[in-house]
Amino acid sequence: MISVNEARRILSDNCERGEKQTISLKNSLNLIVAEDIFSPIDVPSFNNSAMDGYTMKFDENQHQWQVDTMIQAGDTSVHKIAEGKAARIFTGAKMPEGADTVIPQELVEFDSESREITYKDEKIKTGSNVRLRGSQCQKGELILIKGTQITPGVIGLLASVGLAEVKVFTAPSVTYIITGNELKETGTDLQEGEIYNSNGPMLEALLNNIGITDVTAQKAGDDKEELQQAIDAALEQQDVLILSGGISVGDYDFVKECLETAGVKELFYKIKQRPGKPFYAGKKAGKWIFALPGNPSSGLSCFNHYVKPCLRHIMGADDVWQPNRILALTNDHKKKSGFTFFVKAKTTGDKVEVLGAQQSFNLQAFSTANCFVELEEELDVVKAGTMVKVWDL
Ligand SMILES: Nc1nc2c(c(=O)[nH]1)N[C@H]1C(S)=C(S)[C@@H](COP(=O)(O)OP(=O)(O)OC[C@H]3O[C@@H](n4cnc5c(N)ncnc54)[C@H](O)[C@@H]3O)O[C@H]1N2
Ligand code: MOO
Repeated sequence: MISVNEARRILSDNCERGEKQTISLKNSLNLIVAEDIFSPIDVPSFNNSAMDGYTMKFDENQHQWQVDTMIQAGDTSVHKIAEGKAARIFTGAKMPEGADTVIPQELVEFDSESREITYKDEKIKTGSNVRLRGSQCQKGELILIKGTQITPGVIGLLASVGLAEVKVFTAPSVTYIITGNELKETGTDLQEGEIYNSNGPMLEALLNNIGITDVTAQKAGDDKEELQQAIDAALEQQDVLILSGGISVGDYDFVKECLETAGVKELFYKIKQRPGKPFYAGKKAGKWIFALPGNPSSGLSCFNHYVKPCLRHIMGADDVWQPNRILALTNDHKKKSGFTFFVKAKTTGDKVEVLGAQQSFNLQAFSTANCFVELEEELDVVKAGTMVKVWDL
């Protein structure tokens, strides 16, 4: 059995960056940008109004203007404004030539007969409420650096400069195989002795969450031949294979044996940790194979602490083996020394609280948990106030 840190070292030593590809923006969420991105245009690409109101060449000694034009957003024609006159203008509409300022409509009085506006306030200065060409970014300017994770905001930014595609590190394709005769899908009735397959939907969500959407789900009963076929087929087709269950020592735990038969090279099996001791990692011809323990909390913990960092490194992320934060514990926690514990926890301000219901079959704590806390191997009682590693979920 190896330590948590040895497991991390072995995985990181065997992890290489994946390929790059250009994909459409709408499929890029959560992926990592593989090259610096420069804006192909000025944004905004024309001076425009930041308010619904009136525009003119502003003179602080003038208080009345006659309105002789109207300019709507999207109007591409060239409007010119005469000295001393104003135009009705709307948010996002192109500024007319000769105008430099917009007065919001709520600050003026409009006389519909004379079509004159009167403004007597002193808030407005020349240039107020005008969004200048290039004030977000200029053509050729660096707008996003390589290594940035694509958030909805990043997608907005790239779309705003007109990009429909982006070069990212390719997300691997994944097959996961859920093993166990006792498993039924949600929406069906259970007989005593059966349980719902919670690991499948959870794994799918864990993968989607890191930008992996090419995911194939398989199921295999506790039957060696059926499992072997599923493993062999997955290794033919996908980049990564994840198994759930069947990796412990029971008579029907065939995962390890079937992986050996499939020619997978074991990197390690079993880590000095709770939960998730019987976690397995291996490789075959550049493909990754991870076998998660069947207990749902154990599987989630192993995914979070080993599978996710590996996949994220392949997909271009840096510092994947570093905890998200180091925070003080709010409560004492007893543990067994000789094992690293990953406990379900919740951050509150700059502290972190270990939650109840830590058993590995029990998922209830995830209704409030937002992280795991890592409690080091050598510790037994961990006192409130101890600084601990926090791994976000
Ligand atoms: N004699 C020993 N028995 C066990 C040991 C041990 O060291 N000696 N380790 C225990 C630990 S720790 C774990 S974790 C489990 C891991 O077992 P497996 O990976 O072989 O998983 P299974 O036996 O198939 O299932 C374990 C548990 O999880 C439930 N399960 C499985 N798949 C799902 C799923 N998709 N959704 C929801 N729940 C699932 C399954 O019904 C079992 O209750 O081994 C211990 N035993
Ligand atoms: O380690 Mo198992 O994952 O304790 O239930």
